[in-house]
Amino acid sequence: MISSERMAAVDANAAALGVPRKQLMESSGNAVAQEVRAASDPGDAVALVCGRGNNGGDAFVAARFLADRDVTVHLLGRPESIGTDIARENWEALRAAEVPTETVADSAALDLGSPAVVVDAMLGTGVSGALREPERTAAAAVNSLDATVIAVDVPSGVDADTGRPTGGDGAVAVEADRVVTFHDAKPGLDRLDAGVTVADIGIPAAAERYTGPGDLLAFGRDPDSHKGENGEVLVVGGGPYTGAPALSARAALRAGADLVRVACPANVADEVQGYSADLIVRRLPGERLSPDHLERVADLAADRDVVVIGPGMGDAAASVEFVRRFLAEFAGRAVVDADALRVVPEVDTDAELICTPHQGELRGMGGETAADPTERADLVRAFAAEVGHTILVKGRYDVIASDDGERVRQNRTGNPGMTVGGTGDVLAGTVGALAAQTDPRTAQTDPRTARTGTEPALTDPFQAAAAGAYVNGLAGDAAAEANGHGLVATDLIDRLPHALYDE
Ligand SMILES: NC(=O)C1=CN([C@@H]2O[C@H](COP(=O)(O)OP(=O)(O)OC[C@H]3O[C@@H](n4cnc5c(N)ncnc54)[C@H](O)[C@@H]3O)[C@@H](O)[C@H]2O)[C@H](O)CC1
Ligand SMILES: [K+]
Repeated sequence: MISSERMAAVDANAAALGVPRKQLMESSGNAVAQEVRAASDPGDAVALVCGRGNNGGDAFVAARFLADRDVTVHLLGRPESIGTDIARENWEALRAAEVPTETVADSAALDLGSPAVVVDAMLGTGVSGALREPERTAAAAVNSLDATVIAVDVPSGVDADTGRPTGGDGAVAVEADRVVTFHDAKPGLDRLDAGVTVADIGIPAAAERYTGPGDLLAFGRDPDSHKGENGEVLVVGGGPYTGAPALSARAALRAGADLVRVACPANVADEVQGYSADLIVRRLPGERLSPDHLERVADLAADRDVVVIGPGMGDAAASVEFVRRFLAEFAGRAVVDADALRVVPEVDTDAELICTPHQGELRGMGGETAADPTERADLVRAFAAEVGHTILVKGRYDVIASDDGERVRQNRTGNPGMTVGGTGDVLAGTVGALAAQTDPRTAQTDPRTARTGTEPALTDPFQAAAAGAYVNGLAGDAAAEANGHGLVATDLIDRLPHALYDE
């Protein structure tokens, strides 16, 4: 089972692995052709009703495979309005091959004849909102035919995640007899009374197992976002160390947070502020974090999207006690790193934590690790389910597991030069910034559920951790390009924006 959003990410990861979408489209189209063949006889009339996106592109490919059927391809719209290169190239190949095609400008002119099979390739996962013309009239025309209706990927006008019409209950959508969907089942298709074929289209398992550019799609900068919608982060740390909280805070800014505050003991506050004028430093009396700071830090944390707790705090008993009691009361979202990690397994909290241990810290938390990445992935997902929080274990391959242990992903970016001190602080700040972003879909009215964007939801913590590991490693790789293994943690910070947005 895979969501549309995850499918788009996997698609992009496949392309980055060297399996381009046009190749996937060829496999998609071939799978559709096989389904048409199974539902018809040589010489039967087959009408392929095609939209202007890649869903239509799949059917252009299918038509090419169906040489022994009497096919007619109906394009809803002008050829120059075909929206993607790979669909257009497949349309042009049909034209060059003199496969019968019709271009339908006005839906009233759509004449499908009386085919044995109709292929519904108007809209797939690119649909948004209720069907507009000409797809709307075309869908009604398809439904009125006495023909086997085979939908490409998802029946047009149906939301693949919910199985409900994208225009709301009762809205027009194609009623398919069969659906050929790609790579993995879609949650909403089970609700339909259509038969479903899940076609393997050659997407490598690595596109799901490892992070890739697709994992950043959820963090694209929302063009009309306002200050604060891209997240406010509070870094709580420092004491024996001054660099760590500043590295985390500066990384959070570079990874897209709008405002970053640092709550740190007074004795290091000036030095932390000295690292960057972009930081807002809130000093806590004394030289170490301690339970005396609980009320002040709880106040500072209350209106922030994410707290990053631990960088440079050291392991003084009072500081560890502070973390234990802070987390016991905290009900928001926090990235937990460094010496704060050890309290997580024992503290009962309503907070949504993203823990970022290296393998030694994982063992210190009571988790297990293994040299083999796949074995490590299984151990980490079991531990994440046990503690009930997202876990990102740093290593040659970082392993990220969701808080229910259901999802696990590995990150391959990064290099041995990153064992230098401070890169973990940069990672914690990067994850904090991504975890503080609002999910662009919920920030406005969602056409599929018509839910108004009241309190926009924060992005998925597992996704934020996976994307954070990926981006931090990319920045580390860019730093290694420039400085070899002499790279230092500050080299990563200014490379984070490029890693996030210029992939
Ligand atoms: N890995 C894979 O799963 C692959 C999937 N493939 C196919 O690609 C489509 C998704 O293609 P995309 O171009 O993103 O979008 P669509 O073709 O589904 O639709 C976009 C098209 O439709 C118009 N549109 C959007 N909403 C509406 C509406 N409510 N009414 C009318 N028209 C609408 C929009 O303007 C665009 O023109 C996926 O489903 C698979 O079939 C690839 O083949 C490769 C691998
Ligand atoms: K479709």
